[in-house]
Parts: sequence; structure tokens; C-alpha cells
Amino acid sequence: MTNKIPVTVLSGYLGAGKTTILNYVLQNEQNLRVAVIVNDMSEINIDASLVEKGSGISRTEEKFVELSNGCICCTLREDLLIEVQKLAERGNIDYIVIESTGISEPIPVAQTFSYIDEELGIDLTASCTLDTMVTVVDANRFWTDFQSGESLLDRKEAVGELDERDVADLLIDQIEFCDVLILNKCDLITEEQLERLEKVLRTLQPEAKFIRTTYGKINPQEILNTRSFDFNRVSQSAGWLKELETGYENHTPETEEYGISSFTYTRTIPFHPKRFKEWAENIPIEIVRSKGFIWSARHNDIAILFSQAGSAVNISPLSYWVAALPKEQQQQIFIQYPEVRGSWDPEFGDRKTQLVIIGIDLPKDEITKQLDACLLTDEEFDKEWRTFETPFDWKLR
Ligand SMILES: Nc1nc2c(ncn2[C@@H]2O[C@H](COP(=O)(O)OP(=O)(O)OP(=O)(O)O)[C@@H](O)[C@H]2O)c(=O)[nH]1
Repeated sequence: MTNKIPVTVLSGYLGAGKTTILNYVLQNEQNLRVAVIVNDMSEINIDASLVEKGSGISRTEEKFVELSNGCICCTLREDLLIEVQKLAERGNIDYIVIESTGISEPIPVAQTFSYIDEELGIDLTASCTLDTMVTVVDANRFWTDFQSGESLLDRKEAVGELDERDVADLLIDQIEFCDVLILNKCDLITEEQLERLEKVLRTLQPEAKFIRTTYGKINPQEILNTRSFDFNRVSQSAGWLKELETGYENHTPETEEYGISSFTYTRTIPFHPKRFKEWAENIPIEIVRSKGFIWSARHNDIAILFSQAGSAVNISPLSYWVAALPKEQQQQIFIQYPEVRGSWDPEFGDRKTQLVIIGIDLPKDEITKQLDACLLTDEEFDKEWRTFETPFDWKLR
């Protein structure tokens, strides 16, 4: 069996310190021949002399594709595939490091290494293995960026007019999908601020290894050849998902001294969509992150995904409730996922709201009361739900 080339991907918002870290790693890694791919729209500022002889720097252009469901997904798939393939064929390298642009989401990059691309006929899984997904967080700017309420377009950092992503969403995507999280620029905040930030990030990302750095000074072994990446595990590593799966007993008590906490709001009565949307538009400031599935009376067949990071809120249809599917399909799902049957309601099946709420000094009772006020009243419950006004502009087929 040929040895596969391990690949490290560096993600992190613009200016977080990715290039600084990369330069430091290249300077201090004596024994590996490292090739670097810079997926950057700005000028290369990697010190080329640091890249080992016999390897090199490749450069890819950011690509955006509009997916058929209308959402925009940042992908560098094609260019990246070709560049990595070229490096792999050339041989003579021990390691590949990819520096993503500050506005790219890590999942499409990781997927590049997990699938065979039929169209281009490239199979990176044969020559490379994704070794470590690193996310770099700017310890000094995190709260400013996260709470800015700005989109990439507002900051003129978007790839095009159709790129509607919020800065907070991007930060949360990067934090929730990594196996090493580097908190850089630790020199710019106090130890107490740092500890508090670390605890919040730990709640958002309970599994990754956390490393503090100043000017990217890191032991290269922490991010090269760690063999830590596993697509399924990292996809499941987000704090909200852990909370949803394992509930309250999973909580780390040490976070409570900083007032950081989380809880799951579960109800088997649907929301009135208009009242829920109003709540979402005025989300309590103590909530840092919330995500989960919503049951809306007006959209009774569809599980709705709710995802909030800072002031960025996204509410979108996800899939049919199992209860809305034909009986035959339901039976197949019960066989494949017996747990679905476990919490099956005789009348409403799997329909329910499950929302994980993570925050600082959360007024849990007050938030619960506010959400309960969005549920259908007894009188509304007896009405025709389809006649309720919908506040959402997405179209359902
Ligand atoms: N004070 C301080 N400044 C830092 C630190 N690390 C990096 N910087 C500075 O922060 C700025 C941005 O660093 P880069 O390494 O270019 O950040 P980047 O993530 O590669 O940026 P993009 O390529 O734009 O996404 C530079 O001026 C660095 O010198 C740090 O730990 N402390």
C-alpha cells in the first residue's frame, strides 16, 4: 500500500493569523517536506523561502457555486482537487497544508478529500488523507466580529452579490467543524477574558483540542500528522448537537462559574409561526448560539431548521417529518432508525420542537416563558392550521 499524503487545512476568519501560524510552522518544521496551497484572494504573503525545496506553493481561486436549492456554498472543490492531485502525482512531498480564505466554510474543503469526483475523474482518497482540520480564532476580535450583526456583503468581503452569509454564521461554522482550535492573539486580551472566551468556545465545540498562541507560535506537531481527523466524528462535534444528544448530564460544571450554560427547549405543541418569528427577530442578547428543529403549525409536514449565531438568524425548511411520509416509507425508516419509534406520538408522530440554547447568564425561565407564549393556544389549536398567516418567504413544493 502506498503511503497517503496527510493534509492539514487551516480555516479561520480574515486576519485571525492563519498565515502567521503557517509561516511559523514552516520555519520550525525541520524534517518534513511540506507543500502549501494558499486558497487566498489577497496577495500571497507566505515567505516562499520557508517552503522546503522540492515542494512549493500553489494558489487556487475562490469559487462560489449556487446550489440548486438556492443557497450559496463556498467551494474551492474543483481548483483544490486539481492542485492537490498535481502535488500528489509529483510525489516527493511528505505533507500538504492548505490555507483557506478567511471567508470559506470548512465542510466543503473537508468533503474534497472524502469523495471521488466523477466529473473530473479525480480520486484524492487514493493519494491523500485529511489529517487535521484547524480553525484559528482571533481571541481579540472574536466578540466584536461575532456580535457585529454584519454580513460579509456589509464588510465588502463577500464573493458576490448573492453571497448573503453573516460574519457570525461563518465564525460558528468554522468553530463547530474542526479538531484543533487555535486561539491566536492571546497577547491582546487579559487572562480572565481569555479564560471566559475559552469556556464559551468549549461549550460551542466540546471535542476539539484547544491551543493558545501568540503570533502563531505553535509546536508543528500539534497540527501536522496528528491523525486526528474523522469526518463523522467532527460533523457530530458541535456543542448544540452534543447537548441535543446527551442532554443536561453532559454539562461541564466549570463553565458555570462564568455564567455559561445551555439547555434544550422541547415541546410537543407546534409554534404559531408568526409569534415564533417575532421572537427570533428579537432574540435575547444572552443567547450566543441556538440551533434545533422547529414544529410550525402552518408548515405541519415540514421539520424546520432554526440556527442562530449572535444576531444572525436562519430559519429554513429541512425535510419532511417522518409522520408526513407515506406509511411504507415510514416502515422503512422505523427499521433503519428504531429510535424514531421510541418517542413516537400516536397523533403527531415525530413532530416536535427541540431547540438547544447556549448562552451567558441565560435567564432560562424567562426564555422558556417567551417561547411558550409562541406555542398555539388551546383556541388556535382547534382552528385550521393551514389558514395561519406565514411569515416566511420560502416556497414549499
Ligand atoms: N498582536 C498580535 N498580532 C498578530 C498575532 N498573530 C498575527 N498577528 C497579526 O495579525 C495580522 C493578520 O495576520 P495573518 O496571519 O495575515 O492573518 P490571516 O488569518 O492569514 O489573514 P487572511 O489571509 O486575511 O485571512 C498580521 O498583521 C499579523 O502580524 C498575535 O498573536 N498577536
